[in-house]
Amino acid sequence: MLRRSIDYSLYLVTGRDLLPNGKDYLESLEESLQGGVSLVQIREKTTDTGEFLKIAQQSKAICRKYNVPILINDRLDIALAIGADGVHLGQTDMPIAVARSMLPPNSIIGMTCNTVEHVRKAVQDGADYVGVGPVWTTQTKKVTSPIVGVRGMGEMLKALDGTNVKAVAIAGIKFTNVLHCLHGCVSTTGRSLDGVAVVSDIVASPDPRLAAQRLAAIVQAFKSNPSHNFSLGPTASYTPESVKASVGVLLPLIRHFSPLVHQITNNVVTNQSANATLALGLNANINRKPIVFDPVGVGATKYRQSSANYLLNTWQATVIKGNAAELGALANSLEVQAKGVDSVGKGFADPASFVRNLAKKERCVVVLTGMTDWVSDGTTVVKLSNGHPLLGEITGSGCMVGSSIAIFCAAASVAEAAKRAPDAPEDARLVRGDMFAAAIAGVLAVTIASEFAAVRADVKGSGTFLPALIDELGGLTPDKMVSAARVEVIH
Ligand SMILES: Nc1ncnc2c1ncn2[C@@H]1O[C@H](COP(=O)(O)OP(=O)(O)O)[C@@H](O)[C@H]1O
Ligand SMILES: Cc1ncsc1CCOP(=O)(O)O
Repeated sequence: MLRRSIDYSLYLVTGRDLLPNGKDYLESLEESLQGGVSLVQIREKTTDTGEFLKIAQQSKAICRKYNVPILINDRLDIALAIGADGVHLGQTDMPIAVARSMLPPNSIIGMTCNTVEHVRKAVQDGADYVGVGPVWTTQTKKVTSPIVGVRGMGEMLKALDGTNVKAVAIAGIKFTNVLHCLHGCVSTTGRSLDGVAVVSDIVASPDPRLAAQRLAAIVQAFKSNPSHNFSLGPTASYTPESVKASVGVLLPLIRHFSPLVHQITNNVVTNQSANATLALGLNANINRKPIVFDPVGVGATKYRQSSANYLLNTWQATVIKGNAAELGALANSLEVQAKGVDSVGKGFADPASFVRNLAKKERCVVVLTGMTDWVSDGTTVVKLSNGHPLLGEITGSGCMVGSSIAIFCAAASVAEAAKRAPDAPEDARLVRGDMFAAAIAGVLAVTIASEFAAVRADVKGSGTFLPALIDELGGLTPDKMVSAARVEVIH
């Protein structure tokens, strides 16, 4: 019997009812194996035993040809009859211990898990792997449990720490979102997925070989070099000097590339705005473009909170930027209070830990604005001490910082794309370029310009400060930014 080192990377769950018109099931299965499917589960929910047995036998012969293990959904009798490599069980199927006692030694047993408790129980019961989800909605199965979402997956993966139990995500995973899935489904302790389980994106394709090939390429790229939170990664040693140098490099790139930034602002709670954000965010993820998310006044109403959560589950933000009240609400922290869209009080007792933890959890760069700005990629924290009190006296200074971050992220990403060879191998970076440095540069542009504006002779107060600020933003140079930047790095 095949076994122990199972490759969970691209786990095909069959679904004969989804085959395109005229496509033969066995032909489709074989092509998907040629494309890189690494594990197969035969799932037949309504087929009679005799027919199920025949299909399982034929499927096994093809899987053996490609040396790929075969599991049977739910039916131990079929698994035993064909000598499958194991079974996949649901929460209401046979208990793992009973299945284990009936199957040959070393059989693989997987369990569907929809909650952290399910995962803990599966580990305790001796599962080899867990199928966690639903990550997204799916047309393939009537799922009765709530959508876990990419952002809920980290807690489930964390429950696997210290065990050898493997994990695959399931539901709604496609070529267009698989990288988002892999990037987002990582626990704060760094545990990532071992693979993805897919039905329709492969089975419903007229070209299952190609469908499997492009999914497998992304999974392999991610597994060989898991993506970091859009920075250069934990091994990059950011220093105040290196951060300032990156800022100096980024400013001319904006002028050189004039990247296009699509901005959706204000009225974030109107349907139109929310739908546009949703659609553009998805396209941005598919095209590896940065997304800057500014959850204005997110704590103010339940609707804003649920909209923000929905958006963050639908696409992966590159940078989340907010004041203390906004980010506190997003992190479900009660430490900071809001007044309308403004933050009140002293802010977080330990802002460095707060931004680091939120960045780790959301798998992106986090910018916490205020008198002092804090930026983290989940590993390094940068404290920025530029700015002027007049920024707090004009409306929209936070929005200006958001726009500035977006333009720097766009420039960094476009510049990286320009450097990339057309035949460069697939990589697993959802956005290319150092988005941590770009977010820092975005904050510094506004806060440094505010310092130059505030001391101008023509500035008498907040009214005259605003146009001066715009002028100073236009007049920024790398030298001005680098010499004025007040940057501390906290590792
Ligand atoms: N009193 C201040 N001193 C220095 N900089 C400030 C001050 N108030 C705000 N800023 C700067 O203005 C920008 C907007 O921050 P903030 O006021 O927190 O945003 P929001 O308008 O979203 O609440 C930040 O980059 C911050 O550094
Ligand atoms: C079998 C199964 N279990 C939970 S969701 C699902 C179907 C996933 O199908 P698809 O990959 O087409 O969304």
